[in-house]
Amino acid sequence: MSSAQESVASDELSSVESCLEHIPQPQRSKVKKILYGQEFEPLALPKTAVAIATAEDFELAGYKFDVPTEQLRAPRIVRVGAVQNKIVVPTILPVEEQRNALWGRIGKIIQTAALCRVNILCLQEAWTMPFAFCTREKRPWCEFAESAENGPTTRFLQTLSKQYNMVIISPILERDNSDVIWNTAVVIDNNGKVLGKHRKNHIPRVGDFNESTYYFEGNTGHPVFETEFGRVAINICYGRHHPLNWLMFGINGAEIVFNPSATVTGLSEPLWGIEARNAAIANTYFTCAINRVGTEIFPNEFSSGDGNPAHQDFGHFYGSSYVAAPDGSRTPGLSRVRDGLLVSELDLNLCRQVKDRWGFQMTQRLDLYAASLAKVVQSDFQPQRIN
Ligand SMILES: NC(=O)NCCC(=O)O
Repeated sequence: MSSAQESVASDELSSVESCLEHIPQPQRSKVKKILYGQEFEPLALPKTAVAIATAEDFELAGYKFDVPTEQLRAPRIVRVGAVQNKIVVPTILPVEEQRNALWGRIGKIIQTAALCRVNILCLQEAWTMPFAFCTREKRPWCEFAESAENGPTTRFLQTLSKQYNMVIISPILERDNSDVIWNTAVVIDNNGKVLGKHRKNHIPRVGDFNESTYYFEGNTGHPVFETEFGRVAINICYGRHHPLNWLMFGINGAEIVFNPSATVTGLSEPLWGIEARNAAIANTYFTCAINRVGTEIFPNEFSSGDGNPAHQDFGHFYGSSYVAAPDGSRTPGLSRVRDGLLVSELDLNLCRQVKDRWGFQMTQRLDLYAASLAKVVQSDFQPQRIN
């Protein structure tokens, strides 16, 4: 890390969860139960995995969601891995060097996930590169874009997914056969096969998130991927502010929706703990919110169009990745400043148990909203207001 990156990072609060440790017992346990919805016992993780995390300097945390057993259905236990990481080398180095350094780092983290018996793992948004869209420069950042089906990153992960019997979700910058660029999550199954891809539906136009300079809104709908370990979908970053985006993945049968993100302090942190958690509740599935971590510094200054001086960094990506369950409980978050692997053990049976209990799907009145929305998109639409 450069000294400039270090000085920015050292001012940051390392984690919200560590502050809770200052609360005396027995209040601390009660506060955690209220905040998280259940008191999580840490998941016992193998010493070999802990040793790699220590040697490689990343946080390794594991939690098990408490789910009642049923009489007629066997539990459907799945281990989900969420990875947050900093870029490894400065953004001024050649593209290939930056990407190779990230492959090396993520390879170690995936090896650790395998030791922790992770079945489905998701990486952060555009994980093979710095989040350079703030710069509005095309070179060299567009060079990070690659084929979703047979680009070098997909090939790299196909080997690992097969070796570790793990489904891997790989959010990358995609270049299609016509040289159109997309923000895409590639789903690689546990046999190393590309099961499919999803392109980011909602492209931000806020702050320094100048992504619309590089790619369009996605054209892949709301696919749900049937894997050996459960039905998964991906709602990429800014899509988490759009409840209908979450809804459609649920309607298509998702049991776990991943939200690989890149978002910064000062913009979205008050929303972070709410949105993916609320989506889990409203749609009766598990959600896994993953954010980048660290401060990325770019070679050239850029301005934010807000009258403030030009600068070379995007601000601090605050990590804090977590998993939320359909009953509203959630794991503690990972660090705000360190790389991390969060391992969560879930029983997918919880989705149906919560549907039976709360009945949100039964009561949701899709017919009512479909009829209203069909009117809303007409040019002669009049809002239903009564004076
Ligand atoms: N990557 C991305 O879409 N970020 C937008 C900002 C946010 O959604 O917090």
